[in-house]
Amino acid sequence: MSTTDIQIRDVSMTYTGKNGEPISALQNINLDIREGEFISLLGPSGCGKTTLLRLVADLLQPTTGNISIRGQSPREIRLQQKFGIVFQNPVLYDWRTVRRNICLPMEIMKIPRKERTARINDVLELVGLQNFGYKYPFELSGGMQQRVGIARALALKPEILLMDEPFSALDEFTREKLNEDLLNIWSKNKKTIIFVTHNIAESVFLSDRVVVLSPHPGRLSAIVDIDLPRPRTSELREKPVFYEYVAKIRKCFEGV
Ligand SMILES: Nc1ncnc2c1ncn2[C@@H]1O[C@H](COP(=O)(O)OP(=O)(O)OP(=O)(O)O)[C@@H](O)[C@H]1O
Repeated sequence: MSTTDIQIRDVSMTYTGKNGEPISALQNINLDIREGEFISLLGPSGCGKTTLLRLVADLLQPTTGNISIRGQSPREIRLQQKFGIVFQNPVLYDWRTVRRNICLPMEIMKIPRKERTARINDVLELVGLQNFGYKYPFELSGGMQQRVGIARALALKPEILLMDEPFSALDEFTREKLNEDLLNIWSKNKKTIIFVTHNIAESVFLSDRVVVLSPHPGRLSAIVDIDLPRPRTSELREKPVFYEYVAKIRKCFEGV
């Protein structure tokens, strides 16, 4: 039985709108995430997925409630640099090569040069870009740029990977390929991953559990265990059991 990694207790988040009006983004979220688990936050636009991810990452503070990560606060975990964060848009510096883009956060963290070089080589291989280290971002496809974003996050050896719709700007083929690649990477180091998506099939394919959020305000409406064998490959997408999970989760949104 694996231990609880992230404990979210009675978390609510209310933003203040332009005219001072309260905007309730999340209400009473309770969730335990296990160490090494791959969990997806799924829901329609505006249901608070990004807000929840940002609360875990200590980029926002909850209005009420508490988040505890391995017995520590999100701030303590952030200050220990245990988070790796991958956004929808990887934001690469055009004037830096792939290698130097991956290197930048490590330079900021003052990781010694030799160690940086070793880590860059490792992560480039992990994401399948070993031959592209000396290219510039404009020479890469969107999928390759997203791989660089993932490599950059992994180079910091995070214990918890937070991914906010990392593949949503990509075409279906590239997204499916990167889904498989991500599972491969995860299977090698089994870090806890929280993955935000509004794509049901993607959440089923990747996750151990799918957390379904309903909007206005965001509430936890279901948690679905995805009891499908691993390793998962693209053939899984053709199987009836896969469609059954997709249908089951789609049902959670009926009437929402
Ligand atoms: N800084 C902010 N100020 C005011 N309201 C905000 C702010 N950020 C988010 N919101 C509101 O909070 C709610 C949840 O937003 P959030 O971005 O977390 O949703 P989401 O599920 O990630 O949406 P999407 O899938 O479109 O990214 C929305 O109603 C949004 O308008």
